[in-house]
Amino acid sequence: MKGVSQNQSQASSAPRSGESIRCERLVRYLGEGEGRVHVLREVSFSAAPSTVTAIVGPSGCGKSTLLYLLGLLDRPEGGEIWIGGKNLATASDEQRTQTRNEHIGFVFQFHFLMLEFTALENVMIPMRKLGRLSVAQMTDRAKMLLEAVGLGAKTHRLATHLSGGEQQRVAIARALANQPSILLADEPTGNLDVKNSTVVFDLMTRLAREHGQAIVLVTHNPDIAQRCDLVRPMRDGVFV
Ligand SMILES: Nc1ncnc2c1ncn2[C@@H]1O[C@H](COP(=O)(O)OP(=O)(O)OP(=O)(O)O)[C@@H](O)[C@H]1O
Repeated sequence: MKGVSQNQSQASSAPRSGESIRCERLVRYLGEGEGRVHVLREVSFSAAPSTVTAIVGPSGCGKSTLLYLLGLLDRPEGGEIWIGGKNLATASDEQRTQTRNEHIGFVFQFHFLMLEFTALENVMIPMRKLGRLSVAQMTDRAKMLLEAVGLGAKTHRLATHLSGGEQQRVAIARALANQPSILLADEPTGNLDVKNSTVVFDLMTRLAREHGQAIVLVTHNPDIAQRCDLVRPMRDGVFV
């Protein structure tokens, strides 16, 4: 019986054409015992190519938790996550890692660059992980991406010797390294001043739009949210 209802629900919620990612009825609890919190309450969501969606809402409503599930960095207790024709919510760790490396780019509030590596080496990391290109191809692509984010002159600069805005631009180039179909960003401009926020947001959306990526970003910044194509407000673990 259980198998039948699972098959039926998979057939009904498989991604429709024109969607890069779709999730259905995601449920997530966090914490243990008395501290256990029902963070996501049957959240459904989808994002289309070349579309920038902002997820907004009060602190603690579940935005980052949802982004982590969409990015296959965490597993839900219930629901489905469809990317590239597969339901990844219940897939094996290997399949989830493969899909993450192939389809998903991340930009976080903190850049998480390897500070002792150059800008070029940082951008090459995801390509090395995927293992599909030669060193020469990876180098060319990393140079092209750094050029695109305005850092063509600083490809060999150590990440630690770049400014905060420059480090975030390297992080964007790194996120786009494997041409992901989905770019997930958690407060990508949260550590930057107004000028650099605008530069980084414009850059991220322009590059992603040029390559048809779906961008899903979590932000508390109303100016950034207002400039997205869609704004999805969340409250208490659901979209409102
Ligand atoms: N490991 C954990 N154990 C228990 N509760 C947790 C854990 N991690 C997060 N939470 C709780 O889950 C809820 C959702 O957290 P989440 O980080 O998704 O919120 P958010 O909307 O992104 O908040 P913010 O805007 O402040 O970043 C919060 O109430 C948080 O306290």
